[in-house]
Amino acid sequence: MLYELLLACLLVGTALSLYILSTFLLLLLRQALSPLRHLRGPPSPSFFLGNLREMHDQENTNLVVRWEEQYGSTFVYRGFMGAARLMTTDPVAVAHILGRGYDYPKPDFVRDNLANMAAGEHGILTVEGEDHRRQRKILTPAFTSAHVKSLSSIFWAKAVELRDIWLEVASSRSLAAPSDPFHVAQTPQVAKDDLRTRAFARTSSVLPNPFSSFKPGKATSRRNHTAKLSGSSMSTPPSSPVRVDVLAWFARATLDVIGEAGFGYRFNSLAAAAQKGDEKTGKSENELAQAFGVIFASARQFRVMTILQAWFPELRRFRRAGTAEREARETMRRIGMSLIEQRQAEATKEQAAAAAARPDDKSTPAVHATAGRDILSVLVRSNLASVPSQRLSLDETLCQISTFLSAGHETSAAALTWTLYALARAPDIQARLRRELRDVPLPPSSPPSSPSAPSAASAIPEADSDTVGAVLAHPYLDAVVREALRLHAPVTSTMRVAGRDDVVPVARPFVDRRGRACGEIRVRKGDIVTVPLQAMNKSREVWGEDAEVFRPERWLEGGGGQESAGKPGRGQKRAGAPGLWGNMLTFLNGNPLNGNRACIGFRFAINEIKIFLYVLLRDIEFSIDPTIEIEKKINVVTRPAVKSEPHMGNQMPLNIRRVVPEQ
Ligand code: HEM
Repeated sequence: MLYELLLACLLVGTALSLYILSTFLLLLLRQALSPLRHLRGPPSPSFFLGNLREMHDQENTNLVVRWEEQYGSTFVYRGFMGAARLMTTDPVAVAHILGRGYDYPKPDFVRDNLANMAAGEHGILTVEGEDHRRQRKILTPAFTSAHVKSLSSIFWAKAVELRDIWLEVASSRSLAAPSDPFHVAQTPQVAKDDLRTRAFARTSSVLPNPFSSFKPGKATSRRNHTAKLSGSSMSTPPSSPVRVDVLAWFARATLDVIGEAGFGYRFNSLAAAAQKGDEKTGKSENELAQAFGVIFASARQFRVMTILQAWFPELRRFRRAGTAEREARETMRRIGMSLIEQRQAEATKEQAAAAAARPDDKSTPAVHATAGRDILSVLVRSNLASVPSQRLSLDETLCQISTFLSAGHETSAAALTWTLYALARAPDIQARLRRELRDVPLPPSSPPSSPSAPSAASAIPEADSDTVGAVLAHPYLDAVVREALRLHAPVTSTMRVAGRDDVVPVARPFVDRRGRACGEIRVRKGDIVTVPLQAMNKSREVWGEDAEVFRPERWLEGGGGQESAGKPGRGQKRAGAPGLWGNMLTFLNGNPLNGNRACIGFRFAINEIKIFLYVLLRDIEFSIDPTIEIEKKINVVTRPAVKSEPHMGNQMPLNIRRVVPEQ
């Protein structure tokens, strides 16, 4: 018996060693055969991790620009076990790679990672080839300009809710009082709770605690800072600025938005956070939000096994979900299924009603009908209207819900946060934008915006598309949003793998290790390619010497106005910069004929950001303590952290103060 056991162990051990050895040998072989071995690149500081550690901190060290200066726009860096990965900032090469999405799919380990991070195995973010083409076609009607505009009232209502919470916080006179909902008193029990909420803020990126960085002492000690703000044409009441973690609040606001606009589901996470006491334990969080928090947190935990699984796919068979994770997935499935069933019932009813109204008309009903406007409703209708062989399966539809959440929630929260950060650091620009936004006429039926009465929201009736239209088309707002998204892309880089041997054209010849000038990049099937989206957005060749400067005016220099925004402005050399929106890569780029992997939700995100900025900036002034150094931390999405407060996790402490217009 013992002998058999030992023999079995020996066999398993030998099989495992052979598997690991063969994978490693294959890697060495692939390295030896890949044409990338001829390219220049930085030295690798670690055998196992290559340059990955440096890459992780690239946003704070200007790494890609430094590498570019040293090795040209096309070079290699090292990944796990020293594997050479291509990095190029060459616009022609990038256009070639991104324009052939199905020839350059996402690497297997990236897809596995995305699937684990709640996007699911069958969601549009994860699938490739024909499945992707089919899914993209069915999802497209839900993301058209007209449909996204019809969701504006949801963005608007959430922006007003957040504005009112912040106005309340800003006008609070008793922040240090123990009874105040925003105060965390340091009794032993509360201190324990505080630790718990802070840990929650660090680990659960879906629902960070907006109060986690709130420090009454610090807020009051910084009272004088906002007085230094220059350039504001608004006279401010004598209230003190109050420090809030805008990232955490935006995470909640955008979660509420994507829940309602994405699949008609109310997370109510803003309201939950604003309620006294509940924020300490997180118990008031909605169960779906909690479930996502569990999945996100566990997917983002650093585990050696996760790295091994990326390398040795066979090990993924031994992946075991803990009880909390299993329960979370069951909750997601149960709620998701019920949302889909509701939508399907509505859509079938609509179809029947349409058929009854037009008994002779056998054609399928139009995608846009009267019922639910949320993306899931449109998707379900679009699915029903497709030929059966092209339809999404139930599992595929279910995965889209988690995809919307993982792709459309934290990206938008980060984008809004970085925009406010840029504006807080540029008070003149903020003041001009506020002035101009206050001049956007409100419809006669709207109550006047009254800063002294936060609840008097400057709400617009849903039907008032004029105001929404004016906000979305506002030239300076558009320029500010473009500039913020250019300099602070929430997704720093993306990765692809060559699906076949290829010759990639370049605009800028480069020199290889042997000193030869190369006018093209040769790649072999299986070679990994990294496209540094953020670095390309800041390219001096494209944007000029002030590429690193936040200067929204650059978008108006082509003559001003919406029609010129996004087109080359005077003095700008933007030709050749590939990008879906505004010649930048923030939302990627794609080609409908061969894999359009560009962000399908870009209009959703832009409208959401503009409406939030409009509502918030009219009544609130944002500033930042100049002694605070903000760093960028990359964990799929690029989020801020305070350099001197690493224990606080991701946060963006800004000071807020209510503003009133000059009389
Ligand atoms: C400022 C906010 C956003 C940014 C910066 C952003 C950026 C991106 C980027 C860079 C990609 C390509 C990823 C890759 O292939 O490597 C992407 C894909 C995607 N985004 Fe967004 N996104 C944002 C908001 C949204 C929103 C609000 C939604 C949905 C409501 C959304 C849905 C998606 C989906 C479904 C994909 C996958 C598209 C495909 O593969 O066909 N995104 N996004």
